[in-house]
Amino acid sequence: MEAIRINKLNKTFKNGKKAISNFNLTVPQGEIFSLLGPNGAGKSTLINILTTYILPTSGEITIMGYDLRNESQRIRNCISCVAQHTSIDKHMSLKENLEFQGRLFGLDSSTIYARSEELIQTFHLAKYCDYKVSEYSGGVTRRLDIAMSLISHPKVLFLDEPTVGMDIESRQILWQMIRTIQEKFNTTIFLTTHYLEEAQLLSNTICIMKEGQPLIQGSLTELRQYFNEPVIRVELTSDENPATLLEHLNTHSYIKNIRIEENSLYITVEDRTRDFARTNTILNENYIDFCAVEIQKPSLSDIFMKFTNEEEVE
Ligand SMILES: Nc1ncnc2c1ncn2[C@@H]1O[C@H](COP(=O)(O)OP(=O)(O)OP(=O)(O)O)[C@@H](O)[C@H]1O
Repeated sequence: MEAIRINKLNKTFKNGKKAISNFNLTVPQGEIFSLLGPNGAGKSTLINILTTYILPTSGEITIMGYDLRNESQRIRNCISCVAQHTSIDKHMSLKENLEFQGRLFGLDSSTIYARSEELIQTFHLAKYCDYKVSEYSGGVTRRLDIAMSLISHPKVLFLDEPTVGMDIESRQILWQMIRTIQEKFNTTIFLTTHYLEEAQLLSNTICIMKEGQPLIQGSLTELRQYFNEPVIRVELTSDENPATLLEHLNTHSYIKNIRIEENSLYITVEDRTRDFARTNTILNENYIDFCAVEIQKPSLSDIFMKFTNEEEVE
């Protein structure tokens, strides 16, 4: 069974703004699903509808087989949502927060105790039990927030930009936590993110949306098949300026797109063998010092840029 099925969804706000337009989507049970899109694409609007926070204008949605219009309370009982603002009470301890959340879902004391212990153990939170929640770092607070959202054993967990603003170490811990939730609890995870690397690392399925509509949906391998264009990566030595090479490359029509990341240029081309040779010639003719030139599979960034005509939002 699909965890989420969306059919011909539309959302127009009172001011006439059409935020979601004829949107179809399915999310299989047990998957990590990532929703990507530039600012204003409609990601938050979609999450707000799926979590029953706002009503759609038209269209059908089922979550775990329940109809969103007629069975919204049943849906609320089987989902959890971790929004960007924390729902933790900083005056309470970690265990008190978990207990409070359990009570909101109407769980009895022994269930709350057993589930709290399980969550603390699974997500290695025991060492934080002795500290006040107000003393936690942003990363630990977010981990507690997600642990709290699991006390009701939701079938579908919505995570709205779960790692926004975190340093790389905290992000990696959280990515592991998300994988554990999928493996141990078999929870379907629906996440929105601006970090393409995050979607690439975590997701079974990715949907890129823009202006209220899905542009493409599939696994990374499927997305790569749609995007059938090779990418050549040129890594320059540290004393070379990527802008100089960009200037030379821009005069050649075989190049479809160029993305610069640190000292590397990712060049989308038409023909892998012919254009690999051409790129090498340009490097040599212009005496540009490089450490590596290689043909790569397109990354999610390349696919995102092709479909949205926009760069990753940081
Ligand atoms: N309550 C509202 N009333 C009117 N327009 C709205 C409302 N909420 C959102 N919008 C508009 O709907 C469009 C989609 O907004 P939404 O917040 O869903 O995008 P998003 O993809 O989540 O963007 P971001 O990544 O910047 O959070 C935008 O043009 C936004 O201005």
